[in-house]
Amino acid sequence: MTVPRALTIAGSDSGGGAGIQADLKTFQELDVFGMSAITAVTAQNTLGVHGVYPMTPQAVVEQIDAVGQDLGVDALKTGMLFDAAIIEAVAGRIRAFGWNSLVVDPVMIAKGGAELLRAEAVEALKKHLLPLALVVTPNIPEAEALTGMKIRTLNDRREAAQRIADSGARTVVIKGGHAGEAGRIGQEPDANVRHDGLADPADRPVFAHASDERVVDLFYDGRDFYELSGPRIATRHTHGTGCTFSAAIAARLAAGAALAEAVHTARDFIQAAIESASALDLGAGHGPTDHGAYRRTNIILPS
Ligand SMILES: Nc1ncnc2c1ncn2[C@@H]1O[C@H](COP(=O)(O)OP(=O)(O)O)[C@@H](O)[C@H]1O
Ligand SMILES: Cc1ncc(COP(=O)(O)O)c(N)n1
Repeated sequence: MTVPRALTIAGSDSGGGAGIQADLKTFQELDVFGMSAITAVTAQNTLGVHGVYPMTPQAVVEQIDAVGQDLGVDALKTGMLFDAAIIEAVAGRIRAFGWNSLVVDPVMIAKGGAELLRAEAVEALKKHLLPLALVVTPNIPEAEALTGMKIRTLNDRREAAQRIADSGARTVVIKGGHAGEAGRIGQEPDANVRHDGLADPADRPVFAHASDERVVDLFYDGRDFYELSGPRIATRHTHGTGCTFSAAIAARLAAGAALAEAVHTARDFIQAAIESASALDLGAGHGPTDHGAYRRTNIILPS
């Protein structure tokens, strides 16, 4: 069997914790051959984004074509796309290559507040890219921007996930990292929600309902809701968590995993990376996570 191949179409983070750099590290850690098409160069560190230098749509297209025509792509993800012209160009190439295993991380605003997607490009994202996505992975503010609704409770999140699926994405993960910011989502699970859906070893910390101490990602497969959760780590080192999570999904898809399993592994991967980030303790601001942590604690990867 040839090595699984994954492509990331995203922005460069000079600080190494998010963007293309996080994606390639994650691909490598999951034994997937990583390739990239850079949409923008950012001058960035743990303190913030100091400069954004977008590529032309043509430069992005040429990178995608170079990879697609020669090396081949088993799965891909998009991250920072910056503007509507890049989004349209990227969507056009994904359609032309017929790539189906697409993870769309609808990156909009960096944790420090910098704009990584122009506000007017949200409509282009919905129109051109979401219909091509196997899964879209917004955080709570991004899900609010995609739906125009305020998300306070877990039920709001379920409604938002359904609305995002209605805009064309086949499945949706609304990540819970930001849930604490606008008041905790602390509702009891609804009786209609399945908590047993994904094949998981019994000892994994998943499907618990939200509480102050847990972070919950809501997965909607177009029919049922699943809650994947882990202990909420009290840390300032969460730079690049969304990039890393979506890259791990793409990596596992490239290796042939089913989507539910890929999402599940991605949650374990990011949990391990955040738990071990304080040992890295890099930078004076929001530090990167430890991309090597999952491999160190899971020596045998599923085939
Ligand atoms: N403090 C935390 N402890 C544990 N997991 C977290 C924490 N913050 C974020 N995560 C996880 O990291 C991933 C990214 O979450 P989130 O912060 O919501 O997205 P983004 O990085 O796109 O803003 C999700 O899987 C989420 O569960
Ligand atoms: C180039 C680039 N892409 C994406 C993010 C978002 O990072 P996060 O995953 O922490 O939201 C970032 N800060 N920089």
